[in-house]
Amino acid sequence: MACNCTGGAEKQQQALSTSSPSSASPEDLLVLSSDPLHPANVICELCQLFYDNEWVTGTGGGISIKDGTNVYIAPSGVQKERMKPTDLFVLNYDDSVVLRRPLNFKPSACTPLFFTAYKLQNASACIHTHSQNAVMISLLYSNEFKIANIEQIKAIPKGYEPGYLSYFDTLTIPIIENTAHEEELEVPMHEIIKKYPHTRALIVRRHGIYVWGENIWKAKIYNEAIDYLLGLALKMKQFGIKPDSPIGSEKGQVDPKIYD
Ligand SMILES: CSCCC(=O)C(=O)COP(=O)(O)O
Ligand SMILES: [Zn+2]
Repeated sequence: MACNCTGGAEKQQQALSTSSPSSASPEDLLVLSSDPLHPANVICELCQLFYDNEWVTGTGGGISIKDGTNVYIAPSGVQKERMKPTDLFVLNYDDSVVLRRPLNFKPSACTPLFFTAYKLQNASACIHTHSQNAVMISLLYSNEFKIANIEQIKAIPKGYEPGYLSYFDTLTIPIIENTAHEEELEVPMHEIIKKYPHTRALIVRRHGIYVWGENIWKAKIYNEAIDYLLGLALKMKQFGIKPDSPIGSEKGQVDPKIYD
């Protein structure tokens, strides 16, 4: 599934879907609902929010939700913040058959990666952003990012057992190399999840981050907390503080001229 880059955005400009509940086909009813918590509505709402955070600008990034056996996926190459529920694809989780497709679009190039999060991690939502914090971190770390002893770490699950990391724990996020086409990240993602089975996120060098969760709201929280920690780590490094260093060691790491 090749990325359509901005080609989809032009089609989106001309032809955002016009279906209304009164004229809706059975396929369209998969994405049409007055319930604000319907996956199609949630994806559109969160894409606007993420656009405002500069996480999904310029058609980059996206969100997928798995609801039972229905997997909701955005079209490729569209302005994610302008999507309407009727622009979304619905795929069957078991065999990837397309149950509902919008006219003139291809599914997001991230589709195989979203499915990897669902199949290997038992996730029900996956968020992909082009966060500049993630990209910057990928330029400063080789194989994994680590941060410790920061309150916000407590928003991230341990993964190896129920419960969340503690203030005294270290959060580790693996980093993989980018590829020419998004869908080629599927195999590296597979391999890194085998190596880091407890991770809820994966940084793609010079590209962005994938974050997944048991449901969309947990995935949203993990994504926000991780982006906060990535941004904080960048600031810490600017002051010479190693983000995973022991509590109190900053005193010996910061330039004495600016400490106290
Ligand atoms: C300028 S975005 C390049 C493709 C990409 O990295 C991405 O996340 C969006 O892919 P999609 O197919 O969903 O548009
Ligand atoms: Zn991307």
